[in-house]
Amino acid sequence: MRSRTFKVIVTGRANVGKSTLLNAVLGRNGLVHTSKKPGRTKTLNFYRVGPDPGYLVLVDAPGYGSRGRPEWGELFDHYVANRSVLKRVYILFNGKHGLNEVDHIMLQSLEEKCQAQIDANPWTLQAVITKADSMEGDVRKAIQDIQRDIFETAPTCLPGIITAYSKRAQIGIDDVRRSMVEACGLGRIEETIRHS
Ligand SMILES: Nc1nc2c(ncn2[C@@H]2O[C@H](COP(=O)(O)OP(=O)(O)OP(=O)(O)O)[C@@H](O)[C@H]2O)c(=O)[nH]1
Ligand SMILES: [Mg+2]
Repeated sequence: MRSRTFKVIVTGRANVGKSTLLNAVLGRNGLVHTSKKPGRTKTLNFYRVGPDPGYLVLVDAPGYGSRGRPEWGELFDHYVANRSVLKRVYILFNGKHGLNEVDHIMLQSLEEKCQAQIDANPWTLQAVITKADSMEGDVRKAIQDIQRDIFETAPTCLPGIITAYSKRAQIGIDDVRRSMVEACGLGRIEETIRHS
């Protein structure tokens, strides 16, 4: 019997699309509350996947940055530093806006935490570029620029998975599911995530 439950955390600026992505990954619209107004998610919320007690827990974090909730940082630091079951942190960036100053600070700080834990509790850092459907102009170049920015700020961060989840387009959701399963070494629960 599997004795451990694995966790992945989704973080990023307020309004970047964290809760929307988790809804999409879980295949359940409305399970995770989303909002047009930044600051909708106010605490860490946990979503268990798989038969009891659950193999994988998806954690939706409050957004950071302007009009987000700065005070959640401490809670998050504690969480990342103390849970041996943490397997991957997803940091989301809005494809239309790219990385701002706070994004750079957060990404750099997560990279440092990730490196500091590499021997004790190894977890990986994965970028996600959201709202690809709302990008305009030379999208390919804009994505390349964001990927370069991510790499230059955090060389060990896995390159951004491109996602969109709106009426207009749904992109990259399966890639995120696969990535979560792979991060935790749980090959057989992919179907569980899809149907939970
Ligand atoms: N066009 C488009 N809109 C999106 C996408 N993902 C999220 N949104 C919209 O962006 C807004 C914010 O989405 P949320 O998922 O609530 O964002 P969040 O990061 O959880 O926000 P906080 O909890 O406030 O930090 C909502 O109006 C979503 O419908 C996307 O891929 N494309
Ligand atoms: Mg949210």
